[in-house]
Amino acid sequence: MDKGDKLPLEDYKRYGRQMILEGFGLSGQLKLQKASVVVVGAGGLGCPALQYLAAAGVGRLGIIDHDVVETSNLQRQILHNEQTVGMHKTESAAQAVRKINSRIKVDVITEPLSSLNATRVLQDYDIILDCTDNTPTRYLLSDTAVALGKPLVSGAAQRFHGQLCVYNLGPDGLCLRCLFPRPPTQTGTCEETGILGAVTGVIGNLQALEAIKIITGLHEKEPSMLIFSALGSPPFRSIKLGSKKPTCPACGKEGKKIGEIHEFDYVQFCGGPAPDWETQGLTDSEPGFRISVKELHNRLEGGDRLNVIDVRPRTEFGICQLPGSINVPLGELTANPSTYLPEDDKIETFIVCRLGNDSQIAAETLRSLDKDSPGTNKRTIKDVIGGLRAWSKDVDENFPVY
Ligand SMILES: Nc1ncnc2c1ncn2[C@@H]1O[C@H](COP(=O)(O)OP(=O)(O)OP(=O)(O)O)[C@@H](O)[C@H]1O
Ligand SMILES: [Zn+2]
Repeated sequence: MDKGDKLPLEDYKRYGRQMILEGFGLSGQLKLQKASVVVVGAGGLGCPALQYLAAAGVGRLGIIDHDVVETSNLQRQILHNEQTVGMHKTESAAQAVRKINSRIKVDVITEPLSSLNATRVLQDYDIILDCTDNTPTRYLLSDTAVALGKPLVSGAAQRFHGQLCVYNLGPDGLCLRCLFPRPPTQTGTCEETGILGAVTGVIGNLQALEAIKIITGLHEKEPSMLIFSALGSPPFRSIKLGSKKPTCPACGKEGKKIGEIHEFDYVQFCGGPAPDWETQGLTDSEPGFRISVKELHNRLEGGDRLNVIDVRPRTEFGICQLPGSINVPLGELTANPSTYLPEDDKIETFIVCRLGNDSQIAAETLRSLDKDSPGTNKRTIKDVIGGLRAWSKDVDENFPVY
């Protein structure tokens, strides 16, 4: 800090509460003002992170997201509101951030971050926040942070749990590939597994806090992973991670160069995208193993005796259910499948879940019982394509979507 460095007069009042903290001072506030942070993902983590970064007076914020605000986002993505449903998340978040602090610079980048644009888009910022929800983007961000030599504050949240890690901080800081050279198996999205909004709030706030510590020089620089479980006792645990691995394919001696990032197929590396039945146009019954919601509806209307099993968790079944369906959560069904087939093997069984994924596992498990017992009549066991989400779209628009 130069001796003559000063803040505008009103900022002493505005930021005074943090400036009087030991180790922060005027120099801390000036560092924040000169700093730039880019937040990738303006969702559950990005919203609280942006909120605190803006309020603390970080001079320049970049907001990257390609998605639009949906009603189902409002439960946790707290910069968005009922009026901004349908608007790009970047615009909606920027609007809210400018209301909090009109004097900081806000860049709106409404495009998906990919290996083609990552270095160009991220190179202008001092610190990168990973507030996304998918593994390919996580590896892309880690590799790019290494190539650009920038710290990456990575957050993740699902159900009641969250995780926080600072990668590539200082010359010894490790990267995501040091910890996980291969991507972990997919654990499902928040849409599939559920998320408590306040849990993303905890992790997003901590991401902002880590960034502020790095900028102001308050960070201890010892790599660790923080694990949060809202139902745990105690709820926070911290694991020391050590320093970076010399053999790491990204940050080690033979590390990735920017040119290689452009060439790398992150989606393929992480096992490719989850199948999306809608985009594949698979909305009608496949002979044999599957049934469309419309056909199931016709069968139910026709008064046939059917065995409709809903494999969602009990809590979800309590929210809404198809008439006449019984609830057998997936874990219970796969643990003891024979219990759930009707004695009369002419009664057809249809399995439904929320989005049409778990029902396929359940149907396959039940069908394998028949395979294992040759000589019995083959039962009809089908999964319902697209699950209850498709039911509310194609059969009953008054059926709840959650
Ligand atoms: N490669 C990417 N480029 C830009 N934004 C991304 C990228 N990957 C993920 N995101 C954004 O990160 C955010 C993650 O937030 P979150 O998981 O809370 O939201 P969501 O995807 O809206 O949730 P839901 O699971 O309910 O659909 C999303 O807004 C998503 O669009
Ligand atoms: Zn590494």
